[in-house]
Amino acid sequence: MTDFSGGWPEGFRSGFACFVGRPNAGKSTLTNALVGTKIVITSEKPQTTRTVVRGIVHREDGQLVLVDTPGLHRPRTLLGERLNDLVHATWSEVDVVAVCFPSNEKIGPGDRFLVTELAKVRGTTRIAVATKTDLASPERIGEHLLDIQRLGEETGTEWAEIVPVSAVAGDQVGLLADLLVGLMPEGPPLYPDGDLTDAPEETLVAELIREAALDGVRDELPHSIAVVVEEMGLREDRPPDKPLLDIHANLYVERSSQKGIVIGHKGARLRAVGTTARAQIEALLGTPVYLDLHVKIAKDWQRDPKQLRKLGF
Ligand SMILES: Nc1nc2c(ncn2[C@@H]2O[C@H](COP(=O)(O)OP(=O)(O)OP(=O)(O)O)[C@@H](O)[C@H]2O)c(=O)[nH]1
Repeated sequence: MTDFSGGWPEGFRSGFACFVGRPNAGKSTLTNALVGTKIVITSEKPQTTRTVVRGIVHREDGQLVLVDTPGLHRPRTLLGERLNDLVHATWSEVDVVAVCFPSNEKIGPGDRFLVTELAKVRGTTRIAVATKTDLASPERIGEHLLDIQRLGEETGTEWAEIVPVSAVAGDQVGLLADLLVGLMPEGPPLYPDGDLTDAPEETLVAELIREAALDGVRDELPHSIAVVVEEMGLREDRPPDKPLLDIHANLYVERSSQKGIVIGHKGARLRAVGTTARAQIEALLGTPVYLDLHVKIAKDWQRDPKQLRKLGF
């Protein structure tokens, strides 16, 4: 813990960074490694998360606020367009965008699309991170770094740094933190010390429920589930050593056929989703949870501005 009650040290730097990259590039794992506590949900998430502070790195010499954006994708629905606008807006508001390129995979059209889009944003520093270096040979890493450099030249992107790291092996994670802090503007801490994330608990809880609900039906319903936590609070009249957190959440699907998939035969699937999500929420918040889930139909919510607003987009 750092104590800045007497003011912050001279030369202190603070600012925002976000990791971008193709699905499974290792963004969440890297965020966790930098922050040092597991907060982010690491698995493939469809592109419906809103921008959220994922973690805060507190250091003697600076503070890094890591924000997350949904993945950029070719818009087919109103939701897709809104999300892409949100991605561009986030990129222009952060100090550094770090593009992750997994070292065990070749750079592809998806990476090129992303870097080309990113090149349109002015005034943001870009760095490239070659992730998962533990999965590649030194020769391969060398080639990969050259490919990243070349991609930069072809897209008119000036990489302030190109850094190879392995979040899993812990290689160069410290160096990456040093570089990121060094690229932040001078200024006071943006968040009080000790905050690992300011993502509202409801958002994290909703994400855990969504993850559980999508498990196994991702192919059928990849973008058709939204979760809204309607109410969350400690139950009254409980002894202090036996708290119970009540959570009421709605799972929105677009059509009644999807409702059937989510609920399952005689409600079996929804019960399993509830059990999985409850265990994860309890692990996250450290409190026993009573989870009440309801499945509702919000017809074609991805195309309806009113529904989107209600769901927080
Ligand atoms: N060996 C190895 N595996 C890694 C490393 N970083 C991430 N992974 C694995 O790669 C997979 C994807 O990692 P995530 O951190 O979830 O990737 P992401 O970019 O956040 O993925 P999306 O949320 O789908 O965009 C997980 O199985 C991780 O355990 C690494 O440095 N080395």
